[in-house]
Amino acid sequence: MTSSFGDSGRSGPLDEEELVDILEERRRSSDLGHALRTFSPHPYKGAPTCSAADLNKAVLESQHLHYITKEVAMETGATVEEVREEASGILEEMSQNLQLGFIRLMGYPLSKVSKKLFRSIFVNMEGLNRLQQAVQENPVILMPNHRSYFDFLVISYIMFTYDIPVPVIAAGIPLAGMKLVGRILRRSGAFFIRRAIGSDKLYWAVLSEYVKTIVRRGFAPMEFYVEGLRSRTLKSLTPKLGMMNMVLEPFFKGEVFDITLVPISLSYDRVLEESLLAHELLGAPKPKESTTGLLKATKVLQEDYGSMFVNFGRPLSVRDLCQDKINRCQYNLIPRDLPQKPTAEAQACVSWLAHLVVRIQEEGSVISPWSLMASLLLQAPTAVLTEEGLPWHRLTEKTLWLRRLALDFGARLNWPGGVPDSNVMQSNLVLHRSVAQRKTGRVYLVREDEPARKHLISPEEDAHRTAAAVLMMASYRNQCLHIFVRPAMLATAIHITKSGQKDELSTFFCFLQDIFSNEFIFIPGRSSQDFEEACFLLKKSGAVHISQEEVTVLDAGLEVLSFLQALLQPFIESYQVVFRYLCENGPHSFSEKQIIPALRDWTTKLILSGELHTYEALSSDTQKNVLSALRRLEIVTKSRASEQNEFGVNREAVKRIGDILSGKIPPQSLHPTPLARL
Ligand SMILES: CCCCCCCCCCCCCCCC(=O)SCCNC(=O)CCNC(=O)[C@H](O)C(C)(C)COP(=O)(O)OP(=O)(O)OC[C@H]1O[C@@H](n2cnc3c(N)ncnc32)[C@H](O)[C@@H]1OP(=O)(O)O
Ligand SMILES: O=C(CO)COP(=O)(O)O
Repeated sequence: MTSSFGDSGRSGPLDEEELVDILEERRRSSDLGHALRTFSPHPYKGAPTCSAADLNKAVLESQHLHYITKEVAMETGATVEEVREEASGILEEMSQNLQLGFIRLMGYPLSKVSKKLFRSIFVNMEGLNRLQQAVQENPVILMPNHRSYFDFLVISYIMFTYDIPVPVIAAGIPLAGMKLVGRILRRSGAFFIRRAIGSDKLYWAVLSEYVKTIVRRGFAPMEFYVEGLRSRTLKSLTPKLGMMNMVLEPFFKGEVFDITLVPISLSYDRVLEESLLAHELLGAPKPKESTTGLLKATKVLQEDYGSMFVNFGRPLSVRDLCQDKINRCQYNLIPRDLPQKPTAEAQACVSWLAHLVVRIQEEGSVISPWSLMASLLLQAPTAVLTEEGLPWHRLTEKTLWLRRLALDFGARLNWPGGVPDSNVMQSNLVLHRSVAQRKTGRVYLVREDEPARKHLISPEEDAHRTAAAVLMMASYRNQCLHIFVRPAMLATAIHITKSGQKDELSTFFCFLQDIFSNEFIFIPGRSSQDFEEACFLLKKSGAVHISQEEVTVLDAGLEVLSFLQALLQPFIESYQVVFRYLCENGPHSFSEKQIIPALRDWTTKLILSGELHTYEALSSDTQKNVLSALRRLEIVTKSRASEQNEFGVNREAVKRIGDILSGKIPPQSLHPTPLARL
């Protein structure tokens, strides 16, 4: 039962893959039969099953925990017994209790819900076969991107359907607090971790021993979301390294021969939480995870969410990848059970691997026609935000042009063949009618329903309604951003520096990469390859001619360059807004809690005064990324004198970065100390 891709043909590489719609079978046969099916996975060789109690016992009795328990007892003045009890309590709160019966219990409603929500759920069979093989050979870590609460449900569902051992999954602790549901999730394989662990030594020790024991024993694949939360922007998030460190340690210490990482890319035509996530970016609090909330959310069942794609990436051998990245002999010098602070080399290796996985997730994701349309609609804000609208024929023409470019750049595009292109676009527009609509041959951005008492809305609220619509649209544009970001940075470098010298462009490219490395995913240490890739793609698209030392813009390439540059523009403008705030209006020191609302108010004022047209600058995600970048560059630093998490700003350095970004001064004139790496 291959997908309609094979039958009807698609534009792009997807037509060469065997994608199976797992819902097709579910629409033909009994869901109860599926839930009760014989489940006969082939587990990791020699790994005996491990009950929750055995696992917890092994953790509590580990040398590592004994050692930390004594240390904590000494540091806090508590008795060892008291600390052990505390550790036992942490384990109780944390531990999973995976039982097949509960997977079956979840399987039945999940079949029903999936069919209601999605037209199809496509899975790449080749990837699944490779995974099936991999789980028999080494401990496997499943690493999906995180876009929706549906992510973890669908992965376990697929594993169950295809006789692959069901994973244990690292889940944020708030899910455990959901009445009844928390317990079911625990029995379906979730183990619960606190969000901000901070400096709680005992907690770190219990968690890391728990994770390492799962990896060492290999009785089930382990799944975790390296991005740490659902991306509110649908753009990949900079990976978190805590869990990654823990899963890799058994390999670094030679406790297992190898570990297999499996990047998984989940792509949604339409994301269930699209509107909520956009509002969160504007400061709305995240709805608390609760069973009542879940029941209320059943209204999503009335909507059409199109199709989703689950791409199981090629299994990565940590042993192969780390061969010349880390010297494991250093671990022989200290007994394995003793806690060791990871060396700089180990940290760099972990970070490199985590970034690599996220890049592979990006490459495996499927791009919808809507993502291309959204990219173009956002580049015509004055039309789509006003009564003018963007003529449909113009959008069609440009989308087809962009389709060629995306395919040239290697996108995995889901563009159905055998159907007129305008029908494909029209059906995408209908799917996203809550974001954009076509009226009298023109396309407009849709703002949420006007409240009944429109006159009572403040101008600020009104601006935020527009911003919510823009951010929703931007999130779909973001789904294809990874395809374009490198050439877009080169196009921006050409535009800002007005130079054709390859070395100058390369310097500016690296500057952009440094500024934006919390915004987009760049694998550490690959700047020059990224620059070369950008050159190659621009050349391939016919936008530039490249010689040994020069990059020459071709007349035929102006459309490509201006599209790419406009793609990056909202980010550049949003960064400049934060820079300006910090230099002109911001306090000398601040906490993140204070600064984000203050920035939002200030940005709203700029929009209302007509000084700023970039609604995307209101996104708290971007604002936080700017602050993280400035922290990384040591331009914003923790204030020593003040409470924890109070930051001070070096305004001069912020101004200098802003000036470089606008082309007023070249990157070379940056202050050498914090920015020497530029
Ligand atoms: C058939 C049907 C089937 C259906 C079946 C259904 C199945 C249904 C299952 C449900 C399943 C749900 C699944 C939900 C999915 C999520 O809930 S996603 C959210 C939860 N998951 C994650 O967050 C994983 C990724 N996160 C991480 O790796 C994070 O690093 C951690 C481990 C959570 C920690 O986060 P954090 O406290 O923010 O810490 P982090 O920023 O990493 O580091 C903070 C500091 O601690 C330091 N540190 C790091 N490691 C250590 C250490 N070992 N010791 C001491 N200090 C350390 C760091 O150096 C850092 O220091 P600074 O640089 O700040 O000075
Ligand atoms: O708790 C999560 C479960 O998916 C992820 O965190 P967020 O809800 O913050 O995205």
